Amino acid sequence: MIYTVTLNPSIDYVIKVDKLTTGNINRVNEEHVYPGGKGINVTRILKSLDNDNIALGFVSGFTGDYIINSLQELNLKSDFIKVKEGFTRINVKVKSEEETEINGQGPKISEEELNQFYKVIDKLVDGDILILSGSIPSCLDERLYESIMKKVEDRDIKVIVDATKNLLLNVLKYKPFLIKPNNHELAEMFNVELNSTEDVVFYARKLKEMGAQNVLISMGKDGALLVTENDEIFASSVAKGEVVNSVGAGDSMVAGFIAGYLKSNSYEEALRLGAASGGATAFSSDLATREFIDKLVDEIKIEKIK
Ligand SMILES: Nc1ncnc2c1ncn2[C@@H]1O[C@H](COP(=O)(O)OP(=O)(O)O)[C@@H](O)[C@H]1O
Ligand SMILES: O=P(O)(O)OC[C@H]1O[C@](O)(COP(=O)(O)O)[C@@H](O)[C@@H]1O
Repeated sequence: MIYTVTLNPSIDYVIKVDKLTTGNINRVNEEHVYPGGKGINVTRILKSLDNDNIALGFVSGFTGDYIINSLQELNLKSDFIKVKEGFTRINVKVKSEEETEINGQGPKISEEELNQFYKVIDKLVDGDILILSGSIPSCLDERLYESIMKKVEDRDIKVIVDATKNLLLNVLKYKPFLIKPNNHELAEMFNVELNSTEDVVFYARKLKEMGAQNVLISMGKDGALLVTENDEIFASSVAKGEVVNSVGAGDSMVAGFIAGYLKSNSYEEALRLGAASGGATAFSSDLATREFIDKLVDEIKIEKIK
């Protein structure tokens, strides 16, 4: 079974404002709400691509009920721990001349609730896939992803981590199957400027030397680069289209990559489906539909650099 983990899910409130100004009343011309958080986005795209999976994490309050109900309506399986104190956060995504995001805090997770979550992780068995996506809420230990990976270390479980900075760097010693920082996160991790494909490849390979098996660097409209466990390097083109809402493009790429890999056992095909899924989401208001991903997949060209 595939499990996704969203420690801090969100309701994504996506709004369009002609010209956003601070210190003023801004009126919205368009508004949408979606169940969000990186792992939940991965769950949704995996399911669209016919990969049964279970979403794990923590939810709380009336906003948490919305998440659970939305997932049920979409026929998605979940096993969230219900947190007593606080409420699942609301993340505001403002589309104006620029994209601005205001992400909420999330509920207060107690020791006991965390232990309940660990009991769920204990049920995973050899052959399972575990996708750890997104930030760790401030009420939890920032080494939580490490603790989860340590817990499953002696089981044959492929772990994928999509997180930033130290959260990602600290798990490399547990040899995650795949990590997917974007190019900005990669630059931030090494405190460098990335000015060329060679620079991106250099630092992606560093992450591999530090323990990751496969390193996927997404670069928005500039495509993606993959360094595989065999030290092959692939570059992917992007689909053409008009960006509507790029929230969730990275998560869609992770889901598409895993679905493609499980179907074909080929990193090239995994990257192709990942790039098509990311693009299809960037060109959609909500996350991509299966039909749209299928339409874009043949547009993606994969070049083997090495
Ligand atoms: N404007 C775009 N045009 C085409 N494809 C895109 C666009 N934005 C994102 N994608 C696809 O989605 C992938 C992930 O997007 P990216 O923005 O890098 O992720 P993240 O949300 O993690 O920052 C990209 O590598 C690309 O394949
Ligand atoms: O655009 P991305 O990086 O794929 O992820 C988008 C998702 O991440 C979030 O911005 C939350 O991110 P964090 O968990 O890192 O705070 C959600 O609101 C949104 O659904």
